[in-house]
Amino acid sequence: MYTIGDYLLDRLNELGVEDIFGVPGDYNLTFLDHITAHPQLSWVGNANELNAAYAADGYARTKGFAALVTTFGVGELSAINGLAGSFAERVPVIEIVGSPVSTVQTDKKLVHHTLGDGDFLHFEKMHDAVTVASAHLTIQNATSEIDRVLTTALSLRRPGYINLPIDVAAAPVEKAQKKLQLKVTSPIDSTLLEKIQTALSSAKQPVFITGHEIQSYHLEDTVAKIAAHTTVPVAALSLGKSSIDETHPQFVGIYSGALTAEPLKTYVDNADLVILLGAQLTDTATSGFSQSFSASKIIAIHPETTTVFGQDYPSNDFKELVEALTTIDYRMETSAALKTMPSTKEFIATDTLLTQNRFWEAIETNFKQNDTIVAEQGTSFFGITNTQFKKDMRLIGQPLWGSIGYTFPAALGSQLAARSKRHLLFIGDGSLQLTIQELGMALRAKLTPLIFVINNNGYTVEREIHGPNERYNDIPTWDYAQLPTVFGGTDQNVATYKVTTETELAEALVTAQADTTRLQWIEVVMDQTDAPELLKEMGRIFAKQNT
Ligand SMILES: Cc1ncc(Cc2c([C@@H](C)O)sc(CCOP(=O)(O)OP(=O)(O)O)c2C)c(N)n1
Ligand SMILES: [Mg+2]
Repeated sequence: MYTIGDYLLDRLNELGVEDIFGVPGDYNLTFLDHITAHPQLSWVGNANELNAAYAADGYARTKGFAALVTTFGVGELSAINGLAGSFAERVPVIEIVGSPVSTVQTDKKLVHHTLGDGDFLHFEKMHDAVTVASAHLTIQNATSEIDRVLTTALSLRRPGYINLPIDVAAAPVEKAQKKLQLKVTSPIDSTLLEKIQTALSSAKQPVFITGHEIQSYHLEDTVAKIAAHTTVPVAALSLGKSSIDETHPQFVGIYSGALTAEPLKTYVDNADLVILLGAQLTDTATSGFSQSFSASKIIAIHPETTTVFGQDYPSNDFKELVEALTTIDYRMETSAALKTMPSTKEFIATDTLLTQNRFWEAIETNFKQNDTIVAEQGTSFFGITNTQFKKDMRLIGQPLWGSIGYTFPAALGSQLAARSKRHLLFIGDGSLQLTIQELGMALRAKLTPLIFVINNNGYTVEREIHGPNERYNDIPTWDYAQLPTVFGGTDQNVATYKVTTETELAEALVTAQADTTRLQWIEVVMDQTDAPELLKEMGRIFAKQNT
């Protein structure tokens, strides 16, 4: 019998989902039977629902859409932090919450996984702030509500929430006769395009700044076309690194406000036109809002609205508007020599203890075209920010929401979505301790990322902000090289390394990169007071911002 549960799964598969994350619970078990029976879907059991939400986020950033299944109350409230991160950073993830039989809910029965008050709506209400669409399914509304939540989540690139009672999931329904109708877009406001054209035509020193919303809508190639067509320099925010290919001739580096390298900093801060393409000027991206260009010079193009010198033009289709810029009539008379990214020089290892600067120099010389880099908040993200990517490389990080531990499951989710792509994860010891359980899923799924665990004895990024020697920034000492064994590692599925010197790192990199059939687990020991220069500066800025 074809059920509402099958309808939901077919719609998810129609949107590209092939793996579903989550944790079983008695309110979703019979629905999970339909996942395991589905010919195009695989069940990815996670160690907990927070990791499931993080993994779904990483999967969606690579595959375009993702779904996780949780159980009512206890499961969904573990996942909610992950959904909040997907909301903040515009990643379309659908959470399906298995809930008690409809009559149990309408009769307000005091069942397990409730607050014991007979109210079954608390938890979906708690999701309102972190979802763009949510539904409590009934037999009558199921198919239309499923279509509404999925298409809204996809068009706005934000999470959706579906409460799926056991009996509703199991109810018979007709198969969908037509494909999902994705949001129909209205034509671009012609006055808006004229305004942008006029502004550009009179600009002598324009600049594009791209951000993470370009990545959410997979418009990186379109941005490259705009750059080639206009020859206007394109900088990227760290919250959006790789939103333009960093080998593009017009790419001029990462703009980070006052901490931007010259001559890019002066060029941008004195630009007479700044066109933000899906770029949000957040505190981490602008080093504490230290950009010096005037707000009156900004045209900001975002998914829900575009602002031209302070005037809002809502509800123009983001993808169509960005694509319209590939034919705008403008070419720079002279392209300023702005390339600030260091050229990738050769790394000559010495037998000295590793420092952050030398670590990132070594890593940068080992990048390969098409790599996916995943960098955790902490010294990892600040270390990767100004490295020079090779062609078609992309970065996954969470510098806006910044929930540490996110990148480990996210890297695994992303590699599940694209097993052929090489994935390198950089994660601090502190962050790893929050989501390490997912190593079991990685080994069971035979994933093969290269994982660099930066062991610097605790929370270095926090030490840079406040309390450098305080106990609260220390963490229990783990034997990181032993962890794979604990989580199911064998000689067949994992290789582990522990490096403290440049030479040991160089040797480990050669061996690890040649071994493409196993997960590579590389513990990198560095001093707790050592941090990338960008982080040291940012730490001072955050300390001031938090007073
Ligand atoms: C879920 C969660 N809890 C707490 C924090 C605060 C926090 C950071 C805020 C600033 O985002 S960075 C950080 C420590 C990271 O330590 P690490 O992973 O060992 O990194 P490093 O390489 O810097 O030692 C914490 C605890 C957070 N961001 N997310
Ligand atoms: Mg650390």
